[in-house]
Amino acid sequence: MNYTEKPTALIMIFGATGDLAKRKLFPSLYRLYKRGKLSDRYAIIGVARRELTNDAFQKSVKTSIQAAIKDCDDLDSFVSHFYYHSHDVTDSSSYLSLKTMANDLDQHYQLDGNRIFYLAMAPEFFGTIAEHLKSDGLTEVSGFKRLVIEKPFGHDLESAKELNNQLRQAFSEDEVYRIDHYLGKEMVQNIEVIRFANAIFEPLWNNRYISNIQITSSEVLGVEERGRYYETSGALRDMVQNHMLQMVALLAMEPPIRLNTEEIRAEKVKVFRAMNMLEGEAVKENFVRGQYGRGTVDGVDVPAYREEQMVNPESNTETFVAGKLSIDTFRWKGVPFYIRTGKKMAAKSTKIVIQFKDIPMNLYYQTEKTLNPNLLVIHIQPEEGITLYLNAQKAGENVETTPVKLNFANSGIDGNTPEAYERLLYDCMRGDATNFTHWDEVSLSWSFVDKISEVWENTKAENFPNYEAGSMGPRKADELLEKDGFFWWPVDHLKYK
Ligand SMILES: NC(=O)C1=CN([C@@H]2O[C@H](COP(=O)(O)OP(=O)(O)OC[C@H]3O[C@@H](n4cnc5c(N)ncnc54)[C@H](OP(=O)(O)O)[C@@H]3O)[C@@H](O)[C@H]2O)C=CC1
Ligand SMILES: O=C1O[C@H](COP(=O)(O)O)[C@@H](O)[C@H](O)[C@H]1O
Repeated sequence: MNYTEKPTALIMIFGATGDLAKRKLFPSLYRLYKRGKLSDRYAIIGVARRELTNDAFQKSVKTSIQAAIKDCDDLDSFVSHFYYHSHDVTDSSSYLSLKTMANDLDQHYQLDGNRIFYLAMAPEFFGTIAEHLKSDGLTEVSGFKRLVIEKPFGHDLESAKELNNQLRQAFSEDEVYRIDHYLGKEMVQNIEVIRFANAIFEPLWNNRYISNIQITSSEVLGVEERGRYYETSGALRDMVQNHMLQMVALLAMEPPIRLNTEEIRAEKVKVFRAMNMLEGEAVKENFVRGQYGRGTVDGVDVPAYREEQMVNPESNTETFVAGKLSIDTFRWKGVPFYIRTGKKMAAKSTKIVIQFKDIPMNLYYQTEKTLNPNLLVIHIQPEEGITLYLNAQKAGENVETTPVKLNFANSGIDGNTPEAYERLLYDCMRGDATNFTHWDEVSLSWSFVDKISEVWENTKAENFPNYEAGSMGPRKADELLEKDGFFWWPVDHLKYK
């Protein structure tokens, strides 16, 4: 593994005129450059069908960086390393000229034959591109070659296997970097540190002391222009199969024996293997699906999902999922992991709430009043930090308790934490695959999700739409916890009632 601080590489971005490249990849590369994390020996080739000169491409890269970052300087020098290759990826004849361009840039910038192929394109092209990269000799390099692949990685286990087999014809498993951008988020990466670097948490991190764990990732946005993709995906495939289950794995895994890619992944894989697979009736008991109807978001009336562009007016696609997961290990047996995610909800928020069990005897209230449970809240976004909710004595009162909060706000570098894509690009350039998903994780998470989609696809959701846009989802999602004696801690302010 190459852990050089300032890595050198040629990065080919397939889909370089697309939304992801403009909004995330170019600004992230620029931030790396500004933070001094790129060596001068780098070159970027943008690939897409439309005809563009290098100049026009460089201008569009500059514009997208300026749109994403205030006060950027040094842009001309940064974008002077960008080149463009107009090319339909399904057209076999264009790969040879791409290879010539890559070899020339390799020599010109002395890139040591290191290549990163970033597939920021619709997934149906992933396999074709990988095959051509090999058959047309673009992967014959003297340095490293790495393939970065965007989501979705397949539509179900079968299609994911097929895609994986295609990729593996050209790249070995350790050369494939499957992006899950949640793994690049500062506070998602912090889960391991909070757990494994604090003596006060790890001894409590089990079914003796934790009563339940709640992970919420709610969005205010709807499907926007992505109706076509979303209709075949839904919230289960779009968010649960990847981001939500990855967060579960990080919360539930055993401490790795070493902090390296292999050991961390091995522990995460064990969590996926221990997840109780739900089938048939168990899916109905433990998972709730929802679809938004009309409603009000930030004071504005918004249409129902079925009225969105490129959405079937009778769509059965879920825009919300809540579920209860069980992890059958010594550590976790009996502790429900509740997850919920959805579009057009009341708040944009990703939070993890770890609720601790009540103490065995309440010395402070002899009445119907109960002590508030201790909570550890990990704020993933928009705010980043942790809060620990404790009970303390109310000032001036005689053994009257009051909830207190210990807050840590993560303020990052210069108050500006690196973007998820910035970290992930840098990790990939350094050859650190820890925060990318291994095939074993992908296949196990698809096996879990496929069982749920099987049930949902075979039974029409009679009650859709079943939540109002601007709410926190359908009533049934609350009932899921109520029947276990819990409730969702409110994500907007997470205050005690
Ligand atoms: N946008 C986002 O926020 C996110 C996107 N993703 C994933 O990233 C990938 C890209 O998404 P996004 O950027 O939104 O998609 P866009 O539709 O915005 O961009 C697609 C890109 O592919 C190019 N393209 C399309 N067909 C061909 C072809 N036959 N040959 C060569 N180039 C082609 C297009 O350029 P041209 O028309 O000039 O050929 C364009 O540059 C997808 O897998 C998506 O799921 C994942 C997470 C978030
Ligand atoms: O992968 C995806 O994630 C986004 C949510 O990401 P976030 O970083 O804003 O929380 C989601 O909107 C999109 O549908 C999904 O494909």
